[in-house]
Amino acid sequence: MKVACVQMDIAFGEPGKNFTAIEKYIEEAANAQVDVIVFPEMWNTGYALDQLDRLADREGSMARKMLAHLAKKHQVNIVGGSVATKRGGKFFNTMYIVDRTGKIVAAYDKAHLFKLMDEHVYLNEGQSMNVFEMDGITCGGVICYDVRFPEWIRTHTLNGAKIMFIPAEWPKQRIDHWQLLLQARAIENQCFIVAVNRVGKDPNNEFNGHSMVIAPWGELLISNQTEEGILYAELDLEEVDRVRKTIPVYQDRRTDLYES
Ligand SMILES: O=C(O)CCC(=O)C(=O)O
Repeated sequence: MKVACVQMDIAFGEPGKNFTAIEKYIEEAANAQVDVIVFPEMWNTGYALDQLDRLADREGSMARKMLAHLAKKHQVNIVGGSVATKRGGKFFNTMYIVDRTGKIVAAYDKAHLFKLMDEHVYLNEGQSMNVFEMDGITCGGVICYDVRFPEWIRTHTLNGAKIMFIPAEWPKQRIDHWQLLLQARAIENQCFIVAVNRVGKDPNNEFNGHSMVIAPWGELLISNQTEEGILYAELDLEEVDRVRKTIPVYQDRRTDLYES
């Protein structure tokens, strides 16, 4: 499976500009014959949380429509990072997954809200996990701060995920946590991690990319890139079963001693 990680800048509070950028990136990645294109977190608005009433995507309809149209046009899967959505008078940080036919196969609201960036003041928590099929492979998707909860990633891999997609807006000052946590999540769950972070600045933070693709044995297929652009990697999915056979951690779990 060939993946394209779109390590993009995000125009703060300007969905129009960001939609235009996303469209161009999809065209570029699709021309490189990839199987899936992955975007960062909150790419429509950035962290303009106090302007969400004006900016959030009503019912997620703009993002869903555009992603579905482009996925179908280019016959490519898209992990749509996440967008700020407004549904039933509430705001969410929502990830949409679209398959090659343009069908929305999953939608996920970020489960763990990040208080240090005031998410809990403006957003509502998601209530369910995010496991879906992509080209016959079981995958999962969580968002940014969710990665600090190993039990949440484990819940997805226990439900079959062999690849975890993780869009983020992870600030530069804690990028060492990002790298270590992601590598640990890949090794402990023996899965691929495809994690896409943004670059650029907003009024409160600086972001320096370091999008990562990590194999189940912990090898870094993409890491340490700080410039804006598309990063490509090839995943050998058989690697998941090989690693799980070599060190059978799923069989060796002591569920009589702990829950997950
Ligand atoms: O956990 C962190 O340090 C960063 C999390 C974050 O930026 C987010 O969830 O948006």
